[in-house]
Amino acid sequence: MFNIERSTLTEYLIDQRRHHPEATGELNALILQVAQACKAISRAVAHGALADMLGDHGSANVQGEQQKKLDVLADGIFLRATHWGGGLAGMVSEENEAPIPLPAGHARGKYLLVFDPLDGSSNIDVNVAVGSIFSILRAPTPGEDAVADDFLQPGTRQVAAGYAIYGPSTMLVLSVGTGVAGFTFNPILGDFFLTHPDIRVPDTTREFAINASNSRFWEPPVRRYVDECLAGRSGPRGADFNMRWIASLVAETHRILMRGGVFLYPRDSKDPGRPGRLRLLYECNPIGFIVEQAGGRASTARMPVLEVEPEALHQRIGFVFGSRQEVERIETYHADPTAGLDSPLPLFNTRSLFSDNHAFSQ
Ligand SMILES: O=P(O)(O)OC[C@H]1O[C@](O)(COP(=O)(O)O)[C@@H](O)[C@@H]1O
Ligand SMILES: [Mg+2]
Ligand SMILES: [Mg+2]
Repeated sequence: MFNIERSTLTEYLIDQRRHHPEATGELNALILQVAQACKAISRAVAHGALADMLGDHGSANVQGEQQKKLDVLADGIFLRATHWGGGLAGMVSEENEAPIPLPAGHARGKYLLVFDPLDGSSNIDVNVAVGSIFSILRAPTPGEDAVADDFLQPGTRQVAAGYAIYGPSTMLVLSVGTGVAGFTFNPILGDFFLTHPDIRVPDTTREFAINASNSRFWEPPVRRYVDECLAGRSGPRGADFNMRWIASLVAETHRILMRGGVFLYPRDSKDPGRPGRLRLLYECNPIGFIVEQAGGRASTARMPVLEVEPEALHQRIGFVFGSRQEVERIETYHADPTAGLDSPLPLFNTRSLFSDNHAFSQ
C-alpha cells in the first residue's frame, strides 16, 4: 500500500533534468517548493470544519470576489513555501492585484511563478474537490525583481505548469514540457508518488461540461454546439452525450485528462467588462499547457489559448479545452457559424473533421 517502489516527484524531476545538462536545479527546487505548498493546503482542506477552515474570510480580492478563508490561507502558504527559495524573480497570485514583493536582501532567481492558490472556491463549503494551479515562466531579467509587464508572456513560453487536486486523494499533475505526469500523495509517507506516468487525453469524447445557466448569454456557435450535443442520437451528431459541471476547473481538467471530454467557459455577453470567466495567466495558460502536452487541445474558440498575448495580470478570456476533435469542431463553428448547415448530410458524412460521426451516416 505504501508504493515505495514507485518514483517520487523528486526522482521524476531529477530524471527530467537529464534532458537539460545545463540546468542548475533551480526549476526543480521551485517545483518541489510548490509541491510542499500543495501538501500543506491539502492538509488544511482535509481538516475542513475541524480546523475552522470553511466559510468566508470577510474580504474581497482584486477582482471584487468574496474571499474564502481557504483562499487567503492557501495564498499565504504558497507565498511562504516559495519566496525564500532563491529561484524566483517574482510571483503573481489571483488574490493579489500586483506582483507580490519578494523578501528584501535576498538573491533573485530566473523564474516567475504565477498561481491560483485555491481554485473552485465555491466548492469549499460543500466538500467537493478543489485545487491549486501554477505556471512557471522565465524572468526576462534574471536576478532582478520582476515588474508586472514581465509576466505578460504567452502560454507557449511556460517552462512548467501543473495543478494539485484535493479530492478523495490528493494528486499533483505536472508538465515540464515532456508530456504530463500524475503523482498521488501518500499522506503517511508525506510524499508524491508517480502513479500516472504518461497521461493522454482521448481524441474523441461524448461528454461535455458547461455552465448551462449562462445559456442566454452564449454566442450562436456555442449555442449550436450544445444544442447538437443535447439532440443526442436523433440530432446531427447521431450520438447521445453526457454532461458534467463541477464548477472546479481543476476537477473538470482532471476528469478530462482521465477519460476525455470537452470543457467550455466561453466568451459570453453576461458582463461586457468580462470577456469570459476564467483568468488567462493562472487558470487558462497552465491548464492549456497541461492539456496540450497530453495531446488535447486548448483554445479561446478562436485561437490557441497558449498563443494569446496577455494584456493584464488578471485578464479574463473565453476558454475551451479537452478532446481534440470536439475542440476543433467548436473552433470551426466559431470560424464559420453556419458551417455544414446548408447541407446537413455531407458535413457529417465526409471523412473530415466530423468523420467520427458514424451513427449519423448509417
Ligand atoms: O461558478 P461558475 O460560474 O460555474 O464558475 C466556475 C469556475 O469558477 C472557478 O471556481 C474560478 O476559480 P476560483 O475559485 O479560483 O476563483 C473555476 O474553478 C470554475 O471553473
Ligand atoms: Mg480558479
Ligand atoms: Mg482561486
